[in-house]
Amino acid sequence: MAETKSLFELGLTAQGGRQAQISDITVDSRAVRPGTLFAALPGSRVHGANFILAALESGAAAILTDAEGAALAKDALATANVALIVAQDPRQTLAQTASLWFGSHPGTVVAVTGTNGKTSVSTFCRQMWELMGLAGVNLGTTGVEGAWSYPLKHTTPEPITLHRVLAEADAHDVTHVAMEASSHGLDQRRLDGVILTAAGFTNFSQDHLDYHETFDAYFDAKMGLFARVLSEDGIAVVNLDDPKGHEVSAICAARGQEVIGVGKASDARLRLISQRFDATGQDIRFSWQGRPYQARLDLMGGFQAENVLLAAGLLIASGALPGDVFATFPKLGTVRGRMELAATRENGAAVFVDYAHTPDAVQTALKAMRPHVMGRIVVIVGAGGDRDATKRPLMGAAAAENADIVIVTDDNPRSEDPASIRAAVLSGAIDKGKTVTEVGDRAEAILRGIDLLEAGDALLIAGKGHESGQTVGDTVLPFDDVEQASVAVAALEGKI
Ligand SMILES: CC(=O)N[C@H]1[C@@H](OP(=O)(O)OP(=O)(O)OC[C@H]2O[C@@H](n3ccc(=O)[nH]c3=O)[C@H](O)[C@@H]2O)O[C@H](CO)[C@@H](O)[C@@H]1O[C@H](C)C(=O)N[C@@H](C)C(=O)N[C@H](CCC(=O)O)C(=O)O
Ligand SMILES: Nc1ncnc2c1ncn2[C@@H]1O[C@H](COP(=O)(O)OP(=O)(O)OP(=O)(O)O)[C@@H](O)[C@H]1O
Ligand SMILES: N[C@H](CCC[C@H](N)C(=O)O)C(=O)O
Ligand SMILES: [Mg+2]
Repeated sequence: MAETKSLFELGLTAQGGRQAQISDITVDSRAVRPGTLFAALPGSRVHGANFILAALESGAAAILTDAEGAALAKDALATANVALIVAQDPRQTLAQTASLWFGSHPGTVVAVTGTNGKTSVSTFCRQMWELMGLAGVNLGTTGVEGAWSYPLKHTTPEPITLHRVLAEADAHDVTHVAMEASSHGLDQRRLDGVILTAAGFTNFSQDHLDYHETFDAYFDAKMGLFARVLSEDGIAVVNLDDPKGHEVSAICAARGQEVIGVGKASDARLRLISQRFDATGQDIRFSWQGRPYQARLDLMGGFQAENVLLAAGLLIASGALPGDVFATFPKLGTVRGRMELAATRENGAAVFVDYAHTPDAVQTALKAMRPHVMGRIVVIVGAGGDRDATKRPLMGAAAAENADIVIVTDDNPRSEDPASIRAAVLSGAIDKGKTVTEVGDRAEAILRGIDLLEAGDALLIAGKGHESGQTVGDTVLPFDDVEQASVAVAALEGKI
């Protein structure tokens, strides 16, 4: 990366044609140094323009904002010797600027959106590339993983981090990237500067209504991936089995994008014909453009087959040979924290950890376990604080409707009172004819859940998947569901 870039090189035009050499870009006034371009963005709490004066005092060389921001900071800007760029959609402009600032990104980038399954699909894409001898990474909730790894705080990082990470991946010779497009990320234009080869849609159900407020706004945010980010010559890979699948495919077709339909639907080009489940995974029969194939998947849960096929569709859309892609299926491994076998009791009863944190995911995960389990299903469920509160009773209901025994516990309470979150989950779980208990302490809930297991039973610990901490207030306490499960099994079997 060059030390400085001109506004012209960054694709920006300042008012009055004023020029500036930029040495860095940031959205946070506190990170401004002499020569920095400060993007003063409209925020959910405050307009970034309130910090323009502070940015100028720290030596900002240019300000990117919207008309509202320019009006808000009129006085500070009037006397400043600074380049002012006023954009209609400053978040989108920032995304494109970040892309030009960092320069290169790996040649093949695919993105996947949907309420559930983004991490799973992008991880399967990366596993398939690696098995085909290509340097691939997945980028999302679990950080950057694969040929090069890097931790991330967000599922879809803000554009400056995103493009820095993509440029570093490129510098580490990564050629293929599968990234998650969260609805927050799409709404805030975080990935608008990424050139995508293909984009995928998994499914649509309730989550994040605290942020988007309505289902329509949430759906529209997700559709930004196809309607705005993926270009007309990109390929859309769409799960047609979701009730929204055909609507998504119509949106893509209207933009002239080629659509690869995936699923059990009769019009799917990559079609799941049948599945046979056993204790360690499943065999699937599927077809590509009418030609049938059969493969072994050492993965639990019918929905994982849908995720695998969606990932395969994204690879085919990016130019891989279908036969090469399908040959990787038997070698695919569990995605961390997604239907992951965490421990097994001496009587054979299995304990799974799964990241189900929406009503639909709780239902899907429990329903998916049934054909693998001959005995009872016990579930441990809770909900996170400072997140969509309306999903809590629905998660409780989904647990009670699809398991035999329900234990309601804490997830990440964050700033909220854990007891009132549990009460909301419990309110949906009771009166469904199932045994429902409340155990606030998550480690104790896991111990008690495992203690209940008899031969043929299984336990699902839902909600935290790969997470390695529990956020209580501002503190993150070390906590790992997989680890707790094996500790509890060892304690109960008298091994520790
Ligand atoms: C709700 C949300 O998404 N907020 C994002 C948003 O911040 P905001 O609009 O709330 O910021 P604000 O506090 O109102 O401030 C406005 C602006 O003033 C700036 N500021 C503020 C203070 C100051 O002193 N100086 C200054 O310059 C801020 O940097 C910001 O640009 O814009 C910021 C900059 O782009 C983001 O970092 C921030 O993400 C926050 C940290 C966040 O936690 N987001 C989560 C909810 C999120 O995005 N999650 C998704 C979904 C995960 C999933 O699917 O489950 C993800 O992709 O991870
Ligand atoms: N195709 C699917 N359909 C329905 N539920 C699914 C599907 N794939 C995964 N799930 C459920 O959703 C949970 C989360 O999966 P995953 O982490 O892949 O989703 P995500 O979209 O990345 O979630 P996040 O919004 O947190 O990034 C899984 O643990 C599983 O319970
Ligand atoms: N990325 C998701 C993860 C939720 C996981 C769950 N454990 C919780 O804390 O709610 C979110 O922030 O909504
Ligand atoms: Mg994810």
